[in-house]
Amino acid sequence: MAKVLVSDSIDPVGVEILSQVAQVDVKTGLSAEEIIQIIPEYDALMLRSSTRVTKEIVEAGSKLQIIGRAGVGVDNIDVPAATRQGIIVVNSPEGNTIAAAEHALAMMLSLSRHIPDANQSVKANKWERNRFIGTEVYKKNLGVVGLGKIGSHVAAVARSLGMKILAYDPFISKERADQLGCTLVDLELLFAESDFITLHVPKTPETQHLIGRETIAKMKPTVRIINCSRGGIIDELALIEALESGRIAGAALDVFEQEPLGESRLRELSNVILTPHLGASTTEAQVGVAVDVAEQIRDVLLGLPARSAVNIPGLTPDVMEKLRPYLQLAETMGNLVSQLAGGRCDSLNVRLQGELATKDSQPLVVAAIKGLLSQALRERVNYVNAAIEAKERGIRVIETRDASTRDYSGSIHLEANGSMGTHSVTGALLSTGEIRITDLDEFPINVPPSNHMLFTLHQDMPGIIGKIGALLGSFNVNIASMQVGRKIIRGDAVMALSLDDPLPEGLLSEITKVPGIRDAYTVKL
Ligand SMILES: NC(=O)c1ccc[n+]([C@@H]2O[C@H](COP(=O)([O-])OP(=O)(O)OC[C@H]3O[C@@H](n4cnc5c(N)ncnc54)[C@H](O)[C@@H]3O)[C@@H](O)[C@H]2O)c1
Ligand SMILES: O=C(O)[C@H](O)COP(=O)(O)O
Repeated sequence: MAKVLVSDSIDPVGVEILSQVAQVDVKTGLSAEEIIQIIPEYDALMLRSSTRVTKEIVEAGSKLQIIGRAGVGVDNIDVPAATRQGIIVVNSPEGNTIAAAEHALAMMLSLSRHIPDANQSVKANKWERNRFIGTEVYKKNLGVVGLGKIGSHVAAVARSLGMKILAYDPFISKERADQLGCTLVDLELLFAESDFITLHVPKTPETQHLIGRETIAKMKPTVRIINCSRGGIIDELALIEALESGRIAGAALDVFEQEPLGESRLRELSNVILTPHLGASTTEAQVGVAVDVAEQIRDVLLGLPARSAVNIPGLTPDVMEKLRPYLQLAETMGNLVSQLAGGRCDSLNVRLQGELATKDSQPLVVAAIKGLLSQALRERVNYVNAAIEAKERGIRVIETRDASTRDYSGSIHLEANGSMGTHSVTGALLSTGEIRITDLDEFPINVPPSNHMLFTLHQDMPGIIGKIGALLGSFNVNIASMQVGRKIIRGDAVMALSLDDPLPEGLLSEITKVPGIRDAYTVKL
């Protein structure tokens, strides 16, 4: 039975789902060293933001198939290291959107009305009505940095509070911003005009210290900054100085450069609200992310695809549904052409034809590469690492699309150059879903792939088929099916044979000695 390690606390419903297919061990609060010790025995790892999945952990996870982040941000996982190891990384892109947006809004309103301090004061038996004069958000400018899922919901609710939304997001169109009732501005204007600034961007090299000394200098002295995205997007030291000097009016932080927050002057400031990374901490969101991610782990352990893999670009559920039958075709053709070309290939041309000539079909290229590398890497190659492995081996992959080829509704043509020269194959699907090899080295054929195959390039002349049949018979190899393809009578031809048995040692060289045979290849599919 598969084993799953759950290293952060998740809703029990997640454990229930995982238990359908695996032994589940919930062990929270482990150190990196402790995880490295035990991870080799696990097939999957499920976590939230507390566990840091380092390169060392990934490399120690020799059986790991999948790492599931019960939440959005995967910045605590070394995704490139996982990708290199062929480990799928999944998250729950939408499971906690509303929770995080509502937390940011709660922070904004709490800041503007001093709710936490007023609460503490009353609980301390005081009645300080004059100390807690607030500001209204109505008709104020809210600067939203990052107009993605959370940012858009914050903007929508804030608009209904009567706020004007200035948004900055270089990857969002003006039309989308208009639809959301936001004014798309540059960062300079957002910093200069906003009364509240709320951050909803991922942590990337571009967003690291987006709010720092220089940018704070451009803001209004009355501005209040809310960060429920990621620690490190604000330079904490610069923020503390600005809050201490009164350069800005306040800040509300749910995320920190170091978590848990250690020694920090932030704790001493009265114009700051701090929460311990609670953005996603609602009952609804925790059920949502746990179900979302546990289901994906369960599916992957059952050999099914994951719906939100962050390291398999383009393989969304819709695309997957459409391409599913063709993925096996592309992989089989990749495997076939690599064996014909001699394994060590330096280039692979992938031509997607007919209805497959669309942008969405990119995963078929990955499937073809996976097939190409499967002889060398066996189960170590998968949809996650195929492209990287090809690049590292110096294989040049060239993709083309040709919508005009319509002999089948969709077909895949591959050409590979390897130690045995350049060879090409084309494959298509019948309406029944069966795979057909429809072309080999530009010779038309129509054969299903089978476990053991023999291909010959020979001179089209009487007697040659009989000789090959007799030779196979003398070695007790049974022929399941046979087909010949040629372009002109008595020119060159190819023969494709499906065999019930593997070719015994020495037989291939006997075949190549038959007069008229130019070349012969055995293939295992
Ligand atoms: N505090 C929490 O508990 C909590 C909960 C959920 C999500 N988050 C964090 O909130 C953030 C937003 O999550 P989301 O689900 O809305 O993500 P999202 O991907 O839907 O949105 C992110 C937006 O940021 C934009 N963006 C990227 N780089 C940018 C840049 N340099 N400048 C401006 N915009 C940029 C993207 O175009 C995108 O629209 C993430 O960092 C996520 O990890 C925190
Ligand atoms: O990226 C996220 O989903 C949030 O930061 C939530 O983190 P958590 O799952 O540790 O609460």
